[in-house]
Amino acid sequence: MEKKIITSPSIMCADLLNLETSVKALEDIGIDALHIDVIDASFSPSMPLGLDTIKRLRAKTSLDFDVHIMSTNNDWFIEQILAIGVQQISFHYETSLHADRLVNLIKRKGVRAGLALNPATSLSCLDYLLPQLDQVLLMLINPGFAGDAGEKQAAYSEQKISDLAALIRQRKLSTEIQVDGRVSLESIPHLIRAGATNLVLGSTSLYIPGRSLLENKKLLDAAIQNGKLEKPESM
Ligand SMILES: O=C(CO)[C@H](O)[C@H](O)COP(=O)(O)O
Repeated sequence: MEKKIITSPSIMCADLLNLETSVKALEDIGIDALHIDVIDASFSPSMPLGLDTIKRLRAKTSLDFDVHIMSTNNDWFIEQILAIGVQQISFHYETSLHADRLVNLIKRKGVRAGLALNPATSLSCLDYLLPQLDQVLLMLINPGFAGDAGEKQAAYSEQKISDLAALIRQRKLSTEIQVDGRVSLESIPHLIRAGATNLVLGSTSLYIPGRSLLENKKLLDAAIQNGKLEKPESM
């Protein structure tokens, strides 16, 4: 059976001054989950959203919360996010002393667990942990900032996605491959063909200025369909 491609808008790209309205608009166009970046100052200075904001947002929508923790203090942030009540938490391998323990902690609470990898981090860190993971989040840019035209996806992104997809197939797993960073309408067909199953949508897919959210969503659906064809149609 064809695997569903999950769409996860990155909430840091939405109108942060009108968050409740922005989330309602996402509910209206039909997306699968809210991708919420929790960034502390030592991982990256960008810090778009605080824990209190996420807690208040939780009370306003029943959409799934897919939280991406970018922190040097995973233990503390995971405890805080679990207390808010979310459906999926990914944290970074690069800042984890005890990744195995943290994955178990998340899963014991009935929450899906993901491991996030920076572009240059090798897939070999997944050798033993992969069967326990619900998803691997592949950062296609160095994390921290959305929409910065100065940084493009790493040149080896598609290769890394297809290497991971092969690993998942060989081991007969159903791990999701989430991709994040400049996931654009142009790149989506290629990313899906390489094996991505979950797209984090930001400034180059869902939040393109000059077009309504609904118009962008229609173009996005077309790009996803194109990705399911054997060869992408030129867009
Ligand atoms: O994790 C992120 C930044 O670290 C953002 O989710 C990501 O960058 C999405 O925005 P864009 O598509 O504009 O790159």
